[in-house]
Amino acid sequence: MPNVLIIDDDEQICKLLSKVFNRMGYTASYQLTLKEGLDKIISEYIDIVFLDVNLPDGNGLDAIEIIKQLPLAPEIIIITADEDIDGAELAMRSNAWDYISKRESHRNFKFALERALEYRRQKQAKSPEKPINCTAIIGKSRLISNCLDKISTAAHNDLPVLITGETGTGKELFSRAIHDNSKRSHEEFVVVDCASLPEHLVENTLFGHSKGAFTGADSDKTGLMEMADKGTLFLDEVGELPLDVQKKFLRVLQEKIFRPIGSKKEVKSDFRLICATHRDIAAMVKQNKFREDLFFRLFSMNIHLPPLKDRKEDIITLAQHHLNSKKDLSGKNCTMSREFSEELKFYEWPGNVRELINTIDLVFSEAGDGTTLFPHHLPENIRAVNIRNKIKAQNKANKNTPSFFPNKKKIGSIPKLKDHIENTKHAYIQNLISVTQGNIKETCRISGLSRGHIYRLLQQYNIKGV
Ligand SMILES: Nc1ncnc2c1ncn2[C@@H]1O[C@H](COP(=O)(O)OP(=O)(O)OP(=O)(O)O)[C@@H](O)[C@H]1O
Repeated sequence: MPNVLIIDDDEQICKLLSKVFNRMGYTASYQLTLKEGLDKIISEYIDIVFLDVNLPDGNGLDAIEIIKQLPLAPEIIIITADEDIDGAELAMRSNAWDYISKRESHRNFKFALERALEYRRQKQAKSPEKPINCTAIIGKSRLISNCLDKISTAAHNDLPVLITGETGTGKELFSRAIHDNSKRSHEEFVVVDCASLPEHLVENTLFGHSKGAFTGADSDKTGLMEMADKGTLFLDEVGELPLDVQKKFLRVLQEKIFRPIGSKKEVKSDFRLICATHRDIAAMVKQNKFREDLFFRLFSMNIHLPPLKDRKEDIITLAQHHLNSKKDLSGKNCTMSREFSEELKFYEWPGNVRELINTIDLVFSEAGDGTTLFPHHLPENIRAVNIRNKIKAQNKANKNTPSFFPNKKKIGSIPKLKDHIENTKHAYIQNLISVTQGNIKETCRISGLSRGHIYRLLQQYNIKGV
C-alpha cells in the first residue's frame, strides 16, 4: 500500500489530509517540522511527500534537493498557503512532481496524489534509461545529472528539443551529445548561428537559392536545411530568427518540404531539429517577437542547463578536468591550493563554463613554472568581485552582531560573555547560510558541523531560507 507523508506545521491541515488519504486506502502520516519530515523520509520508504514551503525550521523548496538525492526518493508535491509564482517555478525546475495551493479543494489533492502515484508506478516499471556516451560533459551535480537523463531521453526519440540556459552553460555541447547518441549520429550535425547571421542572409543560408534568384546569385546554393537531411539541424540562438523566416520555417517543420529562393522545385529534407537560446522565448511570444505556433512546436522537449553558480560542486570538477587536459598537452602538472579552490567556488561565473575554462587557461600561463595555483594567479576582475562580495556578506553579518566594546563611556552596554557568544553564533550561521545560498552540504563542510547540528541551529535562531 503506498505511503504518503505530509510535512506541514499546520497540524489541522495535516490531520485533514491524512484522513482524506487514509480513506483513499493509502497509509498517510505527517510531521510538523522539516527536520522530522526529512528524518522520516530517510528512515522509511515513502512514495509521495506533500511538502509545505514555509516550515518553522526551513524552506521546503530547498529540501527538494536533499530529498531527490536519496535512493528511492519519493515524488514531491509542494503545498503552500501563498500563490508564489517564483516558488512554483523553482519547484518545477527542481523536479518536484506538482505544486498545489492549500486553498484548492480535497478533490484536487486527491487527484494530484493519484496522478503522482500513477507516474511513480510507471517510472518504477520503466526499463532504466539507456546509457549514453558523453564523456565530453563534465560534472556530477544532481542538476547536471538530471540534464544528462533528459539528454538520454532526447537521444532515443526524434522530437524537436529546445535547450535553454545562460551563455557558456554548454548548450551546443549538450546538443551535440544528443546528436552523437541518436540514430542520426552517422549523418551531419549542421550548426546555424542565428545571432551572427545578418537578417537578410538568414533565409538564404537556411533555404539556399537557385541560380539567378537575385543579383549576384550566379550559381545554385544548397541551404543548410538540405545539408542536414537525415542528420540534425542545430539552430543556435533561435530567438534571433526573423519573424518572416519563422513562418516559413514552421511550414518546413510541418511538411518537411521547402522551396529554395527562386527555385521552381521543392526539396525534401528530413532533419531532427535542436534549438538553443539564452533568451526567455515565452516572454518573447508575449511581446509578439516570437511566433507562438513555432514556440509550441519547439517546446515539445525543453532541457534547461543550470548556471554554474547553482552547481558549485561542478566548478572544481571542471577546473580539475581542464587542468588534467593541460597537463597531458604540456607535461606541467598544476595543482590547486585550497584557497584557490575556495575563490573559484565563491565566484559567480556569469560566463559559466566558458569563463571558467578561459580562466584556468589564463591562470595556467600566469603560474609560469610554478605548479601550485594560488588566488593571486586569478585575473584581477575575479579577485575584485570576490573581495567586494565577501565584504558585503561580512558587513551584513556584522550588522547583526553587536559591536564588542563599542565605546569606553558606554561600559554598561557591554554584553555578558554568554550573550555575546550566542549573538556571534547567530550572526555566523546567518552569514554562512547566506554565503552558501542555503546549501546545507556546503554549510556543513565550511563550518565543520554536522547536518543535524546545522538544522538545530537554524531552528534555534529561526533562520529561514534552508
Ligand atoms: N558540462 C561541461 N563539461 C565540459 N565542458 C563544458 C561543459 N559545459 C560547457 N562546456 C564547455 O564550455 C564552453 C562553452 O560551451 P557551449 O558553447 O556549449 O555553451 P553555450 O551555452 O552554447 O554558449 P553560448 O550561449 O554563448 O553560445 C565550450 O568549450 C564547452 O565545451
